[in-house]
Amino acid sequence: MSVPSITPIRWCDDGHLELLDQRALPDRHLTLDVTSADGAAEAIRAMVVRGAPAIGITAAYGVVLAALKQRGSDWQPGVEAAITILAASRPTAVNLFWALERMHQVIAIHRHEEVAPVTALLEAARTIHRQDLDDNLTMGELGADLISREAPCAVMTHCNTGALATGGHGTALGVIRSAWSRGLITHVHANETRPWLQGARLTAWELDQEGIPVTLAVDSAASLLMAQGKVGWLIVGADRIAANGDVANKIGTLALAVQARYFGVKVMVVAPSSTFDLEVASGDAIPIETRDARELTHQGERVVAPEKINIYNPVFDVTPASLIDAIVCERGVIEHPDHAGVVRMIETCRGTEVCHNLSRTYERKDPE
Ligand SMILES: CSC[C@H]1O[C@H](OP(=O)(O)O)[C@H](O)[C@@H]1O
Repeated sequence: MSVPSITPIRWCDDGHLELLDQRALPDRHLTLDVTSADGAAEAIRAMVVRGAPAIGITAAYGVVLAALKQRGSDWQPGVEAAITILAASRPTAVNLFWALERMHQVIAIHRHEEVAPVTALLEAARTIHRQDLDDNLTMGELGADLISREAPCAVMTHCNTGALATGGHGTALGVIRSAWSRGLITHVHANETRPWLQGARLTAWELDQEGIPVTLAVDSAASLLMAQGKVGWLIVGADRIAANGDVANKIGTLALAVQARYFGVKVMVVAPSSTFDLEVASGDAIPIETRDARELTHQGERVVAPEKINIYNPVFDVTPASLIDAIVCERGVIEHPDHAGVVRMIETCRGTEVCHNLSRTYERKDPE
């Protein structure tokens, strides 16, 4: 499986982070050099980089940037402060808190050292980055195996879950890439994914770059495509999966899952184990980010709605486990997910490593 050359996150040998500015895609290919944890947090907040795994990877490198700036033996408060700043950058994707906890574990191991453990922190960040790509390639095959159970079909995806949202290959889009390479899918229907247009600007761009047949449609056309029998699978990513299998994902996923159930379309969620949060019993407790009203009142500089009206702009919603046919993670597939299936899978994924409360340490207690 060839991995496309899209690299949204690159650690540079001179000690800075280079981010592909996803706000400029598809027509402009701009990069942003980040040299501080504050800069990394702002890049996440402003969606220069976005996508649950990519946010965690960026935050991990942000901790390295903080460590590089520490001088002398009293380095730990400065690095811990950076972790707190990074944890406040976005509230829903639990991968952010999972990655920060992994970095904190490195700090704890080296806490008695005279200087900040830059080398160890950089290795930890690089491992998180590399492991995400490896996991995506594994999930790509596991998800494609599910699709292979029946004749090749067209699939639908929402938002962007590709190389731009991860360490490479992608989660849901990684399954689509793998299934396409095995001749298991015939076409991809990409929803534009308002208001930030991740589907139009990012997913359509990724698939077009690789010659995978894609049709872009407005979000509200999804049910018509399903009604016409043009979709075999709805394949989406996740930002946080609760202990009972409820899935927080880009706004619109819940409606798509309801429609899919009505029209007999199967629903697959694809996410690494770092997306699971066993400390959250159900989707009700997942913090849902709301973003700037300007995302609805403006398109670029053009005003497209009265600027003073009330705006509701939640950018995630929660799909109940009962509407999901399969959750694919790097160690296996949870079919017809429920609490027992999730816990069994995550215990397997994480072995003895006590990770369940990973997201709790740094998660902002007052979600938006
Ligand atoms: C594999 S990315 C998971 C998830 O992240 C996206 O959200 P955003 O673009 O706001 O960061 C979207 O919900 C994807 O499904």
